[in-house]
Amino acid sequence: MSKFIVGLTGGIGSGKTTVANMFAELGVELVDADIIAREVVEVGSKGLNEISAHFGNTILNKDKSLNRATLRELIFSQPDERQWLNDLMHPMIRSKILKCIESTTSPYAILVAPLLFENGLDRLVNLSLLVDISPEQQLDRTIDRDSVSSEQIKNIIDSQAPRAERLSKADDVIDNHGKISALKGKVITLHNNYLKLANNT
Ligand SMILES: CC(C)(COP(=O)(O)OP(=O)(O)OC[C@H]1O[C@@H](n2cnc3c(N)ncnc32)[C@H](O)[C@@H]1O)[C@@H](O)C(=O)NCCC(=O)NCCS
Ligand SMILES: Nc1ncnc2c1ncn2[C@@H]1O[C@H](COP(=O)(O)OP(=O)(O)OP(=O)(O)O)[C@@H](O)[C@H]1O
Repeated sequence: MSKFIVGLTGGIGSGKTTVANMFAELGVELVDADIIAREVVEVGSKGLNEISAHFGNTILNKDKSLNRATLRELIFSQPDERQWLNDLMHPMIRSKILKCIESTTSPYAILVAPLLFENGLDRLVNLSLLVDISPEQQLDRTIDRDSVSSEQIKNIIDSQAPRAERLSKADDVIDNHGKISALKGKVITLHNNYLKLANNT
């Protein structure tokens, strides 16, 4: 049986995880690209070995795990290094995503991926759902959540697809400018629609 997959995307801090968890409460299985991106660089993995060979052992913590804060600083201030990391990680992430999708059993599943369009992961899904907020709100909400400088978050925002491009590519859009409580009704409406679409494929 072919799977019906919705790709959930949005820029950093837009509310993907918040929205994805609401779908999960309705019984929808999630495949999360950020989680998979962590798995492919676990201690002892081919991914982490290549990263430490490229950047040197200063990229590792004392326990030999990846120092994510150091790597984040490096790749979001140096586009060439980001490209190198993307070229290494994205094929591994993609193949693991495919395996995870295959193992889902809910009527439809959601692939949560910040770089859905940038990485061509939209080709793996039946339709895309964008969580949309302004860049100013992305900055405010991410600063509130993480202990990261506004300059670093601006660099991350600039390294992702521009808002207008995401809006032009997405099939469905959830506006997340309002309160979190306003999201639930929108999620239920979309869920009922996705169930119908999944049943008809
Ligand atoms: C650089 C890393 C180690 C920083 O780790 P950290 O724990 O600080 O951040 P985390 O992984 O939670 O990512 C936070 C957000 O940053 C953005 N982001 C991550 N990687 C990238 C990237 N290569 N390009 C643009 N934005 C990115 C996303 O919005 C993501 O949700 C990490 O982001 C990473 O391994 N990135 C490369 C993997 C990747 O491309 N992931 C996206 C999969 S679609
Ligand atoms: N409507 C809202 N009002 C206020 N805060 C919100 C709203 N939606 C989400 N948030 C908060 O904003 C932050 C970012 O949301 P979330 O973690 O869901 O975004 P994300 O898109 O998954 O981020 P990332 O790309 O970094 O993984 C979180 O702290 C979340 O609780």
